[in-house]
Amino acid sequence: MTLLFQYTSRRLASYYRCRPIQRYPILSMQRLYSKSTTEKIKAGDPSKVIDLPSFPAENIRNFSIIAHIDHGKSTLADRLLELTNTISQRGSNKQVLDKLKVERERGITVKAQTVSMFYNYKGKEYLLNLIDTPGHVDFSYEVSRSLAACQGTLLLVDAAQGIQAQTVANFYLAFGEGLHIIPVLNKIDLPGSDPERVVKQIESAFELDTSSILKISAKSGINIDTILPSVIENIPSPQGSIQKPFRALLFDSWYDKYVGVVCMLGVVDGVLRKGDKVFSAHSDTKYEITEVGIMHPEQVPTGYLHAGQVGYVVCGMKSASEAYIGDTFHHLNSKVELLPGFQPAQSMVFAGIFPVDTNDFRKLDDNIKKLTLNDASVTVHKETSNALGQGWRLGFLGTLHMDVFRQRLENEYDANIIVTQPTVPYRVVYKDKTTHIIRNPTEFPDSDERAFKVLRLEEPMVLATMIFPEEYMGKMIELCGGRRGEQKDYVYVDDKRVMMKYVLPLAEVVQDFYDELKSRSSGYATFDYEEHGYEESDLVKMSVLLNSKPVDALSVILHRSQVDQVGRDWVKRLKNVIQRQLFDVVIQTALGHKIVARETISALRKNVTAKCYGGDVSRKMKLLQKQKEGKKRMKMIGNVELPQKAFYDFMDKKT
Ligand SMILES: Nc1nc2c(ncn2[C@@H]2O[C@H](COP(=O)(O)OP(=O)(O)OP(=O)(O)O)[C@@H](O)[C@H]2O)c(=O)[nH]1
Repeated sequence: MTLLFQYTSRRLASYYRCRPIQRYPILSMQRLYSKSTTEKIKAGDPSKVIDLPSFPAENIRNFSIIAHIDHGKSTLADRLLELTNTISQRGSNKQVLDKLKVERERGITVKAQTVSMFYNYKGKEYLLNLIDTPGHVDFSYEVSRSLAACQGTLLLVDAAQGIQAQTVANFYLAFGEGLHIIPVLNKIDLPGSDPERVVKQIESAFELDTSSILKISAKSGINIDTILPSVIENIPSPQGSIQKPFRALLFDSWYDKYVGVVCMLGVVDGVLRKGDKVFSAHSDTKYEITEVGIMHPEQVPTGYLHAGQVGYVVCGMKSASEAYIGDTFHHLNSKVELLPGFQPAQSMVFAGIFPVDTNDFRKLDDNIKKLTLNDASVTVHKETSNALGQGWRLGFLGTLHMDVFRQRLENEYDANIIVTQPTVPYRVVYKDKTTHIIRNPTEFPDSDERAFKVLRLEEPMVLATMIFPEEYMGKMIELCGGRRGEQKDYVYVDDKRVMMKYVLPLAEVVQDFYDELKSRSSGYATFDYEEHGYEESDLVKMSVLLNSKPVDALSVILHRSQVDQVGRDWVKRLKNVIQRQLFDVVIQTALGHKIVARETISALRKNVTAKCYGGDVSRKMKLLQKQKEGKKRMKMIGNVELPQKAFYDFMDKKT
């Protein structure tokens, strides 16, 4: 079994293509924003003046694009922005809505983005709000909350690859929201595309009417002009009434260092104006709207938003945690029915983060605070480890989310960090029927006193969907069986490909499951999962001991069947990263008092000044000073010196 920190940057670099960072014409529009609204819009495009009141609800469409990773959502968004003159038509725009550096580097969408476009169809001016959504399973929370602000969606499918695991997952999210779904085949320009085969797949998997299916190439622009007419003809306009008291759904937010939190609202009823006092139903807090506008594609103040519109507000919120996703905003003293809202996002993976150099603690603390200001789905708790000093235990939506956070810390804040092995939220059910979620192996109830009170231990399960060519069936069954999976279902998507469903422990999925799936299927299998509750499991905590002293940062919760293999592997790898010392160092892995595996590093007597014979005192002093400096970066586990670097190498699998 592969060990610590499986989802490394190296792995993801091959998983997603890397795209160069580019400059985009829209970025220069920001410079225009010191003028009045109309002037700004005019300066962006002299032929266009936005007059928002002329957009009654029937001339508004709120829609999104959903698809499997890489099927072309962001590229299609670029073409639609060009077609509507929202950005200049240079044809060189690439994934304009992927604004984060990490999104551009990895070529993935992490954060959903909203953009308003204006489009003339059959002599009428329409306001079209497009929400670009991320494709990866970790960010499906972003997808579902974005869908709540839409009435319809374009289901984009790569005409060469056909439907994939996330096509299925996203279809059901949209279907569950009751949205109108327009199927669109993309990449018809590719020589390997087979639109007829993919149309049949869509019919049989989703029972969608494909008689007027759109066939496009987002990259080369083929049939792009068929998209917006279809959106207008088929997707219903928002139903709210401008006459009713104001209420709006808060469905996204981000942090801006100049104005604080910016919230995205979908206005359901009434009108919201700059200067209005609004009330958050979730926190019972009053806010004054200091700015309101639309994303076009950057923030353009409009002074108001009315029923059916989607736009941003600035209202003096200081932290992203104040902006509760799913909250209903309404006017003070007005009684409104609250909007359904969403379940809060749950952390699926926890990991400890520690500075490589302990002197960096304060700086890192500051940087983590800044990053979480913008991402309220990361949970943060301080923790102290005997081996790694002060750090944090962070909760993420998944391992990709964790790796994106790590990469942003490294890229944007130049942080040098150690990330411990990810752990999933295990559950302890006590005999008195109380429960406790374990986020850190140190909380495992293995002391005699606590173990006595435990009724059972449970682990989180997921329902995984995999789609692959039928010749890989045997290898996929072998992979899932080896990961303690239980097959639930399999069907043929067409005459060549199979969709298989398995219930698997989440802990097995956050290990190197995805790598294995790709390598055993020559890259053809795709994978998605959803939560599937908790199941009783034979869990144990494996500790690592150095000369009989436990190293807390290295303890790990495992299924009993994994212990022997992991235990043996760890002692071997640790032997490679720990330097020889002046005495024997015994490395052991253990379950309670029972030793699983053992390695010994034999003693070395090191005299750093041995070569400085004669009277060269200053050289001797320099060497001793250098050794003293080195010791500062050491941690003592009992009598064993352990440099942070050894942890870094071990966690990053450099051994
Ligand atoms: N040949 C061809 N390539 C396309 C087409 N549309 C998109 N691509 C390419 O497919 C790749 C993925 O496109 P994206 O627009 O980033 O896909 P996405 O669905 O937004 O990806 P995520 O944000 O990661 O979910 C890029 O290299 C695009 O240039 C198309 O119509 N034809």
